[in-house]
Amino acid sequence: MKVKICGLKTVEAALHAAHEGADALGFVFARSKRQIYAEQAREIIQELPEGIWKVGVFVNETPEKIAEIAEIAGLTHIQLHGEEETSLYRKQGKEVIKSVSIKTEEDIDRIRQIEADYILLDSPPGHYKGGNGTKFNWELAAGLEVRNRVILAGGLNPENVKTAIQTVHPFMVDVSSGVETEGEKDLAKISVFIREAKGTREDEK
Ligand SMILES: O=C(O)c1ccccc1N[C@@H]1O[C@H](COP(=O)(O)O)[C@@H](O)[C@H]1O
Repeated sequence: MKVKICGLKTVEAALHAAHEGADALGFVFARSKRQIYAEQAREIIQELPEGIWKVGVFVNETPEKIAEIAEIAGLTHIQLHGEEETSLYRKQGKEVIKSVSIKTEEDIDRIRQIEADYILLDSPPGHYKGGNGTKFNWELAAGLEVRNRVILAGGLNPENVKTAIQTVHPFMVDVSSGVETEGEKDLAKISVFIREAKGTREDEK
């Protein structure tokens, strides 16, 4: 199972996640308590190993601004977490992850029309567009046939990630709030989350 740890703001937490086996790290450039700026992200990203995905999280940002931030920070992937028309963002030579809020069966049907390299399933927006720590009904996504492109997010934590994986069978799991304590990334929780996700046997249930 691939793992993305999102909302990183320090070199220490990012390096810890990378050393523990994370496959992708996320940097939030949208309105959020986890928002950072391009130069801050660059300071972190330049310390990271080559192969790990460096994902920029954006909400309704213009393609031009995203291209500028991606260049400064050294991003490898773009995560669109608003109401973006994905075709406008797919010309930048970076893989695009598009988030979809899941509330009903119809939201699952919509996924088939989305042009993106990966589809990120999240709960409906709360105070912010994402990163609110709330889960959706995973059973809605249990029958998805595009699982090799699905990233599961929304309210995951070290205690529930195993059940989440065994229900949805995604390509990757993504967590932010669930590996924090008092609003800061918790290194011990990051370690346990990665260990649980990577140690899960999908056919065990
Ligand atoms: O993490 C944020 O602050 C954030 C802000 C705006 C858009 C997306 C954001 N994060 C993404 O939200 C999901 C779920 O996070 P959580 O585990 O429920 O806290 C995840 O994909 C983050 O990448």
